Amino acid sequence: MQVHRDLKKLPAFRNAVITIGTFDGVHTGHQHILQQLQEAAHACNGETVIITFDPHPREVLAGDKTVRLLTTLEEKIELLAHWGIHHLVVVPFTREFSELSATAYLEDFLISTFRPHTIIIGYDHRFGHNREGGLELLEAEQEKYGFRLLEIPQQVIHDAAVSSTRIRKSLQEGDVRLASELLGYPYFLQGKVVHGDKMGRKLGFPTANISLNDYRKLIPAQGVYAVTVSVGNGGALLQGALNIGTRPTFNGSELRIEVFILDFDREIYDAAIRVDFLEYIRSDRRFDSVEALVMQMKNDVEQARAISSRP
Ligand SMILES: Cc1cc2nc3c(=O)[nH]c(=O)nc-3n(C[C@H](O)[C@H](O)[C@H](O)COP(=O)(O)O)c2cc1C
Ligand SMILES: Nc1ncnc2c1ncn2[C@@H]1O[C@H](COP(=O)(O)OP(=O)(O)O)[C@@H](O)[C@H]1O
Repeated sequence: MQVHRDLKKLPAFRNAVITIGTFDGVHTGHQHILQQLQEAAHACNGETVIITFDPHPREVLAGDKTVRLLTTLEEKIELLAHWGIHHLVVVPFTREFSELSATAYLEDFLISTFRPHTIIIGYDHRFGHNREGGLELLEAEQEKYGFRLLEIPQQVIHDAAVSSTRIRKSLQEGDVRLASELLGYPYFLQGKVVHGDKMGRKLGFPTANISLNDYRKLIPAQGVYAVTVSVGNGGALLQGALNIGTRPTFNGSELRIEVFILDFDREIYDAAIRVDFLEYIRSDRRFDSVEALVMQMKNDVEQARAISSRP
């Protein structure tokens, strides 16, 4: 997949089959669009082109520093590349860009830049200033510019639409199983191993503290989870018991993400680490004694082992 970040340096696309969106999470609904994109490109011997925006429009428009994302741009690139897409065009999203009227966006940006053979969009796609443009405008302009228009209906799982918002909500509630189902893969976090308070080893459970690579990434609900872990680039898949919480037993206040890696004994400070969420085990709580916490952690570890050993 070629990634283009400069609109002035785009190649001439052959029969561009395009779609537009933020694609946060590259979830099963998005994956359905990607499939349609490939089928349409195949039929006209064209190239698949995804147009996305960075930063996330809400971050720019609402000045919203609390926007939490399912995927960073780098993660999105990696996920999309797996789908065999030819071109990803990353449009720098600015306030000025957001103020283009729907017609200007369509004619002066989309059509003049990409000369699309086919435009594929989700049923609820909106564009242009104040989201004033949609399917109706594309339909009205179709003949004039000679592109084909394909509308993707709502993908339905469990009788509710797959959406990035629904996935965010499920993660915020700790339901990582539902999130996996909607995403089509387990939700993951990536970061670097940093120093903690050096208490873990004393408890018999050294825990790698994770500092996230991107503060915008959504952190699932506080609690204990079964995860798989990989350390370093392309490291083997390990089993882990992960805690997201403030360590109330030790009167902590700051949110920490830490993982005990099963059957593992290595110093990995500063290493890159990735955790994939398999299942929620329990909520995070205050224990009356360190012994009680350690007993519970032993139990958590065995549960994590059982969960990640399932075929
Ligand atoms: C699987 C697991 C479950 C945990 N559950 C709790 C908990 O319920 N309450 C709590 O106060 N701390 C919990 N912790 C955090 C421990 O208190 C923490 O690992 C310990 O304080 C070591 O921290 P350190 O790595 O900064 O030294 C848990 C940690 C792990 C790995
Ligand atoms: N099984 C393991 N799981 C997690 N980290 C481990 C493990 N074995 C060794 N380590 C190392 O020990 C460190 C965690 O020990 P800990 O005493 O909790 O210190 P800290 O408070 O700095 O996290 C990890 O960062 C890692 O380098």
